[in-house]
Amino acid sequence: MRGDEVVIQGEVLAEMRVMEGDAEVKDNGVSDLGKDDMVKNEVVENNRLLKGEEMKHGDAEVTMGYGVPEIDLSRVFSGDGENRRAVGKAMVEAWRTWGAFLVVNHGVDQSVVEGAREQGMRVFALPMDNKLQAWREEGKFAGYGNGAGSKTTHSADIGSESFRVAYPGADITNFAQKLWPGNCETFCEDYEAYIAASQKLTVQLVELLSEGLSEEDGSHINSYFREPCVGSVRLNYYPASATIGLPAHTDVAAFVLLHQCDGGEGLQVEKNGQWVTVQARSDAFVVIMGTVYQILTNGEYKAGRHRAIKGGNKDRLSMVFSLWPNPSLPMSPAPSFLAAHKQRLLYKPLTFPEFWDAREADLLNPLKCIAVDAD
Ligand SMILES: O=C(O)CCC(=O)C(=O)O
Ligand SMILES: [Fe+2]
Repeated sequence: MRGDEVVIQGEVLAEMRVMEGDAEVKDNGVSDLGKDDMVKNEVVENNRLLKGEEMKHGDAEVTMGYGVPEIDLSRVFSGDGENRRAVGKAMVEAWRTWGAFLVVNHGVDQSVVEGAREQGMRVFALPMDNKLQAWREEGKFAGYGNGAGSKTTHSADIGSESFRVAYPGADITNFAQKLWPGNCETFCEDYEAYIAASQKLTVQLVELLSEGLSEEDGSHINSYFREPCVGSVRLNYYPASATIGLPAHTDVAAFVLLHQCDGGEGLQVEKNGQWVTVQARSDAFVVIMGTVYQILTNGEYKAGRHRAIKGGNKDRLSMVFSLWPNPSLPMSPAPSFLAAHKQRLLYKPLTFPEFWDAREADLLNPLKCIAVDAD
């Protein structure tokens, strides 16, 4: 399986792998991993058993209705410190056990999400000639390209498409002008509103995660994400005709906020050697923890491994908002974290751009590229 599967950040992927057939989704929402991916001797968790049940994570109740733990943020906005800490601890526990969770009552206006989705669909509905005007050039980060985000030209073999821009910056206007020359205001307005709302939520999630850790570890991690936060927005479009999704990967980001609309699910998260389908829910975001947080906790808390399978007979759009750390700070865990866990440093303390370049050596295993004993 490894040979033809080369991964991403949600960004870089050299080659796509045909997912159909590989992803036999059982009716309990759990599918078998490929043979090489199988984690031996691990407990297989049956997602159906968890459905609708309440699990206790510290003091916060966590529902398991949609595949991964669901965390209700409404209590956070009440201003009560104890509530915040309970939610933060629930998030850290979901990160530790799943690497991903849903957030609901997150404060992002539904009309802002719907606006971004509509604009996203407009991008992919454009004639190919228009989309190619915004082509993502070789070695460049932003623009339109195949789902792989690779250097290869658009190919009939690669059924999914993507469009990505970095924030903050001029990327959005620049690329929107290429897509709709002289007529891109609506797109830019809706996207800027979506980015602003996602940034606000992201800052809150960083703080909550930190509150769920010890004070020293939390404030150490916070120092990487002082505003203004930076990152990217990636739109993935999977036409109903496509037989291809995104292969299993972890995201090279702090974490991502992923939105999939009702009825358009295709996202799966790996849990104990099984693939678990994350049910789509339009009023929720899926938070998927990325490799940066894994580095900042010295591998103690892992990035969520996930993939997208072909999801039914409808076109599917997913919106992925990635958070990156301050690009000038070398990434390493707090010394107190290493001492408390009696650990040696696992990853070289590189800045995010250095990590980005280093991972080119093995896109499938970005963290392997920066392992301290890798030399
Ligand atoms: O489409 C999805 O649900 C997953 C997308 C993803 O994992 C990515 O863009 O990194
Ligand atoms: Fe991803």
